[in-house]
Amino acid sequence: MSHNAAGDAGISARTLRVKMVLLGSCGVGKSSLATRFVKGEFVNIQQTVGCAYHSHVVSVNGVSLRFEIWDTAGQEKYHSVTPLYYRGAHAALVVYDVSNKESFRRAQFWLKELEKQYIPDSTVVWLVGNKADLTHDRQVSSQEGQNLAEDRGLGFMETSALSGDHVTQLLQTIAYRVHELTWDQCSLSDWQEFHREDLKNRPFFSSLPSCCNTGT
Ligand SMILES: Nc1nc2c(ncn2[C@@H]2O[C@H](COP(=O)(O)OP(=O)(O)OP(=O)(O)O)[C@@H](O)[C@H]2O)c(=O)[nH]1
Repeated sequence: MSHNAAGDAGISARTLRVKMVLLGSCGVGKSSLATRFVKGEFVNIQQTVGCAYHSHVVSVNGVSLRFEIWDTAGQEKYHSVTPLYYRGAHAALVVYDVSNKESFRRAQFWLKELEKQYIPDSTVVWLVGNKADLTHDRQVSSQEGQNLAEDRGLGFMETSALSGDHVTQLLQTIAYRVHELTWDQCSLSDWQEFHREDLKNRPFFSSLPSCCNTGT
């Protein structure tokens, strides 16, 4: 499995579109993680208004997965619209800040919300403790994160968008899991090919198994 550093330039003939949503409280580092995924760098980012969109191609076992990343705003005033973004998602990252206990409590709220929508064994849901570099300010232990993820049957990883620690591994792990799930559900011949175009203007396929239902 490898990242395609060239992004769209290296897009292969067969590409699976993967809708991934980032959820979590204000300021936990969702946008910073998204920027790390896509550009491999850490930059100072403005607070998200509504939702931001990014895309990035990752290849797994010779198949390209085009991640369409929806970075939702953590501010309370946008919460009523957030379900619009995670509906039909193939992967969801519920992010909290390890130096902020309240953000960990909010992560549990987001997990409950997600559970109303996702189909077990069809959506890859990951609990992510970001800002792991803030070792002296830690309010949530790795064990607490791990326990919550285990209770809910989810994946778990701690990351630092600042240092880049475990960010690539996180995306690779998600890509691998999505590939594994979709591979189980339909054969490669069912996967729809698509050409480069502005996917933001296209409706997402919403029912699973998604790989059989792109409508492209
Ligand atoms: N120390 C540290 N700071 C981080 C990390 N990730 C993000 N930050 C900082 O945390 C603040 C919030 O980061 P954002 O990426 O904007 O957080 P967000 O979750 O997208 O916030 P909203 O847009 O309000 O939902 C910024 O000042 C970032 O520089 C990290 O891994 N470590």
